[in-house]
Amino acid sequence: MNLPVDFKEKYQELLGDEAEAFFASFDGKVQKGFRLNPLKEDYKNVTNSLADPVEYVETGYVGEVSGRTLEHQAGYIYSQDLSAMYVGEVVEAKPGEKILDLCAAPGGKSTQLAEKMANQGILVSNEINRKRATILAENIERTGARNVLVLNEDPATLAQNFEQYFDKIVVDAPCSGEGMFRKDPHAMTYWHRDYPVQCAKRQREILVEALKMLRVGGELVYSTCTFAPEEDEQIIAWLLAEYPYLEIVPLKHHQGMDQGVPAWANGEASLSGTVRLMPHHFKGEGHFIAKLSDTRPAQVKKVKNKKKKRQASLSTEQINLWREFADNFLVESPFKVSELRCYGDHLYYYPKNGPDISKLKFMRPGLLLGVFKKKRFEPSYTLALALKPAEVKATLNLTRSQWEQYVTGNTVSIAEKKKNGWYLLICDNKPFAFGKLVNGTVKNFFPKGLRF
Ligand SMILES: C[S@@+](CC[C@H](N)C(=O)[O-])C[C@H]1O[C@@H](n2cnc3c(N)ncnc32)[C@H](O)[C@@H]1O
Repeated sequence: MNLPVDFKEKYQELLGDEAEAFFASFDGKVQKGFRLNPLKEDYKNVTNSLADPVEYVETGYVGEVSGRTLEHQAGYIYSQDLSAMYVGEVVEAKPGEKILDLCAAPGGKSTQLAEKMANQGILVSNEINRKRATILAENIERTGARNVLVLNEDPATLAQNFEQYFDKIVVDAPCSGEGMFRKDPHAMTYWHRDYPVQCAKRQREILVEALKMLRVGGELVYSTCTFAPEEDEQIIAWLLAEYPYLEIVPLKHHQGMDQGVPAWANGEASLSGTVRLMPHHFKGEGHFIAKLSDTRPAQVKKVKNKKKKRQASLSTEQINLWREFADNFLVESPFKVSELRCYGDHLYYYPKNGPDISKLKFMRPGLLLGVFKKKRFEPSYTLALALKPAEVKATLNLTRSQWEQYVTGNTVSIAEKKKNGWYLLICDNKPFAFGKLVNGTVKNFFPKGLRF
């Protein structure tokens, strides 16, 4: 690979004897990986080979996945670089926590966090770029998670709304992307010697806002996909100096993982507790990961007795239409009426005790359950992906070839005699969409924009 001359000079100096092996790794093979999604029932029932598990991520495997398979479409697998999946793992997200993923698109870390939270607590998954936020929302939807809000805000606006709110924050920062050169050589075209310093300025601005949102005693995970010390060790050294109550939480260095290099910043010894993933040592693309904790004693937060604004409440007619659907269709509705919200004619399940996001730009204010149309309720594709077969009264099993017919936008004929109406479509025990059966034909309700 033709690496930029300035890049080679810089890393020759930093890496010395190791530089040649480092440069040679850019001509090596990109090792792909994927994660399984434990939010799904029987989640290991996939056609992908699980012969090569990743040691440091419980649900991670080495291997390439196709976006045009049932497993991918139904949200059982997420394709992710072997390095990137260690970021989501070190967050140690737990059910019930309040977590922010500040720079979230396309959603590699957010999907991993949501899967660990098991539908309990709140994950705010934010992306500043509108187009990328749309892709983020789609990826979140495939997971079937019920406790994720997808926002489209800049960090400063978020900080005004979420003062000291989150237990954990992930800043997977926009960076100079040196670790992506091998996978995407185009990333080299906008690299120049001063680029890391420019990126570092933006990273500090983002972190200043992020820290306003972290509760006392909370934890911050910072990561980049670059080798540049300016954006890695030097950013962490700057954080430790600016926020003396922050401390590095030393991360486990699994096989092939390097320690951060204190000498590449100010010599602060604890920087060796960060992780560098270098492609000449590790089977994955370049990454840097640091975890910091706020060491101030946790305060007992005074609960302000603010009257909660009733937001986006439902009309009686809407409640009745939803109830009618839920009674006929769901064995027992996991979505309480008090936790439902309506925006226009769209009905959402809003995670219990969720924050007020009424002043923010959102892509997905909870889980979209469906849409009210005249005098009826039409369930959404996203609801289908969030349900387990046992939660539903009306299911219809299709073969893989019928699945293919459906995701390409066609109707499907059924030989079985069944009542007309809505069905959760299932293939190989995986719910993948809703369909409406009318006299032996399943009408196609697969979202047009997602058709294969
Ligand atoms: C490395 S990517 C995030 C990857 C993502 N976490 C994942 O795992 O799929 C960084 C993201 O930061 C966003 N970004 C760019 N400028 C930003 C800013 N000033 N504040 C917040 N986010 C920004 C980019 O649009 C990009 O989606």
